[in-house]
Amino acid sequence: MATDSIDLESRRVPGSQTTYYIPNFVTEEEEEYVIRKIRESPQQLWKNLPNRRLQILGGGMSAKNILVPQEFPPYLNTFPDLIGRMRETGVFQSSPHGAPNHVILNEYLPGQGIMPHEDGPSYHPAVATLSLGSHTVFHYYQYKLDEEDTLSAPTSEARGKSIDKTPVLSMLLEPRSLVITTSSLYTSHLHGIDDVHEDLFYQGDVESSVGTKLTVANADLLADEGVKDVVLKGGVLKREVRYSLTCRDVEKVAAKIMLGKR
Ligand SMILES: O=C(O)CCC(=O)C(=O)O
Ligand SMILES: [Fe+2]
Repeated sequence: MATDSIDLESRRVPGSQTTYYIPNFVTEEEEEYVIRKIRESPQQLWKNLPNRRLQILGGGMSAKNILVPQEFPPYLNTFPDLIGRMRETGVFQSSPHGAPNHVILNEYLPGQGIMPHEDGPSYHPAVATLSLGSHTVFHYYQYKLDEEDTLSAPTSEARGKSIDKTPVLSMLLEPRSLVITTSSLYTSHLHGIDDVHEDLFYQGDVESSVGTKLTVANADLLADEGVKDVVLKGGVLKREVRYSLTCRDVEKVAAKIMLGKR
């Protein structure tokens, strides 16, 4: 897809100031290729967590939030050059290096998700998430001042605060789509994915795991007519194995150590 021709404003998610949804950011062939490369990657790159597994690409973070850089796998910056394509969207223009330099690759099996959490201050000013292999439903949550109707907050920065269990914004992320967030929705809210095997839709709403119905904020921006039909008329979408690539530009980067003789 020629991303330099993207009119971002037309992709803005209703109800958000600066969240953009770009369906078909990669083609089906590119999706299949990247998934194959991910599956062929060395087993030791995976970190197993109770409800998903992940790879950290582009280097590790030091305790002081400094990126200790490492080479990206070629699918990120050579072919199909996902990072270059994200640069072309223009949303990283004001970020420190003009393009993401750090990526978290998550793998979710059907029935797996991620509890509401914050990613921390390094995720500024833009975060781009590419979904591959499956749709998912992504929720943004806010903290609550009173103690009613809350979820427990699992992360250390959130401990002691309670979370409003009704999301402030919910989006259906189609496979191959890119979602870009440049606002406080990412930095001062929490985000999460319910650990379900399928998602239930009712005339533009999605049922959350606590039984409430939530508007699918990006329903009009969906590209797959079949999916859009299910969301708008009602029905079920079964989750498949999903890979997500959460990409960001870390401001502070340690100097590369030069090995070998001069
Ligand atoms: O899979 C996703 O889209 C979200 C991943 C996420 O929130 C994270 O890795 O911190
Ligand atoms: Fe996150």
